[in-house]
Amino acid sequence: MKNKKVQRNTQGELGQEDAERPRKRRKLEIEEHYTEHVDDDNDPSHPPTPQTRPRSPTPPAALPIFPLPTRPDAPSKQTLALQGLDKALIEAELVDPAKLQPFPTAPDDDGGTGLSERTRKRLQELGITELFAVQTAVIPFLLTPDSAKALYLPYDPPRDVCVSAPTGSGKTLAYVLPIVEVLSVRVVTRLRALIVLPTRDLVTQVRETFDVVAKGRGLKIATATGQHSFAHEQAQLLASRSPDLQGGSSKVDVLICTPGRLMDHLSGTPNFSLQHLRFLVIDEADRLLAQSFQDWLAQVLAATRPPSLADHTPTPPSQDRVDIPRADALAPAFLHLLRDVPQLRTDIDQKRESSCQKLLFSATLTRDPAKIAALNLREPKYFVVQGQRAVEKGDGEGMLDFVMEKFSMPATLTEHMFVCSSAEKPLILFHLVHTHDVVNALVFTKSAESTARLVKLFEFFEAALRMERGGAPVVARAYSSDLSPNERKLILEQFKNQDIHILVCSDLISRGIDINHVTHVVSYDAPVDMRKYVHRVGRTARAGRSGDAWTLVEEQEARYFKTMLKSVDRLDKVKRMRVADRDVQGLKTPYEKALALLKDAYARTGD
Ligand SMILES: Nc1ncnc2c1ncn2[C@@H]1O[C@H](COP(=O)(O)OP(=O)(O)OP(=O)(O)O)[C@@H](O)[C@H]1O
Repeated sequence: MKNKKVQRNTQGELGQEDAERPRKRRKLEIEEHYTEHVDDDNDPSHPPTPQTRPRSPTPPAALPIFPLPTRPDAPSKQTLALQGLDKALIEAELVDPAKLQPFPTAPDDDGGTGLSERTRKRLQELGITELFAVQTAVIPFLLTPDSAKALYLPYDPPRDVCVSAPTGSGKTLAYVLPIVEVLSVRVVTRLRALIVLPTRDLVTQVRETFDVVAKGRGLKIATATGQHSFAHEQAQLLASRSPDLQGGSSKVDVLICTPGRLMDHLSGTPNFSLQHLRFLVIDEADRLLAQSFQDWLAQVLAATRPPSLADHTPTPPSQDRVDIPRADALAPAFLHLLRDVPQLRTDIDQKRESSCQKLLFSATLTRDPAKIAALNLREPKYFVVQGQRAVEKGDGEGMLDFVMEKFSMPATLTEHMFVCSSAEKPLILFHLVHTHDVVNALVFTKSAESTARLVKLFEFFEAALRMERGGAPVVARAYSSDLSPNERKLILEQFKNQDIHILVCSDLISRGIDINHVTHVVSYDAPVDMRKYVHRVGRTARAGRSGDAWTLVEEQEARYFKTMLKSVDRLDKVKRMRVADRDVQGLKTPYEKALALLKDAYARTGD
């Protein structure tokens, strides 16, 4: 072999020229050098030099040749997106939003729904002749086989259920119907269904649904929102305040509440017990899971679970009290707490679990693994009603859309955006209202202050326009958190009866509120995130009706708004529109009058 030595300086470092040569080439040369010395070492006339490595007795003839490293295939977008997610979520059942299931006409045929003839009759009386997509999936899951309808399932506890379905798709009936069906067989009244909602308005609305569906079934339904005094609510909820009731006491079968008031009763109402719960519904789940006050979720979940005997401190027997065990008062999973009864354990004892089934619902259900873990779900089953795009693309892509929070929207919704300056917004709104003859619209603003100002301007404008043209004015009212619950209720009723045509509001009612006839949703101030957008626009196009959503986007917000829509593949669905100056020309005179009056009004109040 040709001697080719690596050039080193006196310190044994590589020379400048070598240092600049490509590293791979240098490595080859060093290997040659090493081989050369090994050869030399075989010559007894050459003593081993310090550079040589210790020799192996039989030097390998040649290094094995390994294939050159290749770049592994990059994981697919889908694999990456699904990494770290809950297995149950990945195995979610995708439901086609177009699926409808008519009720069979024969009285003894439930069409596989698990709904009794009585319930089906009641639904028909209410004008409901078919189940919507979300209901076709969730109701049979909760009600079949017949054994699933038991009030207690301590040895075969039910699986928890998470549902993601678009706004207005009928999620409320998807849980109200099974609850009414299962609870109707009860003999003793116990608190067996707890429905938690984020706002009072939603509590009232869900109560109305329970009242109409459960009519004649003998179920007692109550609400707790803090609208009445605490003592009043306690009197509504408790049958007895006796301190001996290990199984709690309840005057109601179903309680619909906000989390704040629920916490008050858990901590301050004696005998308020969740041990008999068969259903715990968390509606608008992502919003409620984001509320952490008093750690409400952890406390509610703990109250549904039987404590272990080790954690339980029995009440010491008192002299003047005779403890009579009340086996019927304790839920099966809590029987080990029975006072003064010796715990006899046998080998065939089976563990008893809480029969409480958690049901989570939202149009924008969280995919956050940490939030899901906090729910301590039991074998959760996910149902995802995903838009047409997902159904066309197949399960994998549909799942990907769900995981990437590409929320599904009602198919009957039309969306538009108007890019304009801040000063142009009121006139564009008035122009849209008048050219489209809008009489049933919700207008969303960013604050109560902004709402009040816009409503005033609207009133001045309508008055000025009527002076000019005559005719009946369009009536706009504010709906904000400044109003009392009774005022809010009255305004909602007037809006439902179309005595008020336009309700200007903040995001207070963007979630869940179900007003059938809303034909337009206007985001006067653009929503700050996609979840807000989904819930706002979801106040229209409900239950298969058509609806329009208009978003006024200020020029400096346009880029952000478009990026937001693009990130969820929604940009192509939202048509961009412009209102030209000539379009609003005819409204300018009354508008200027209204502006002047508004200025005067605010100058007088000093705002
Ligand atoms: N099977 C059905 N047939 C006819 N109408 C129905 C049916 N199911 C629900 N509806 C009606 O559809 C409307 C929307 O239902 P619901 O309020 O439950 O929607 P949602 O999915 O909870 O929406 P959101 O996410 O906005 O709260 C209600 O007026 C309800 O009465």
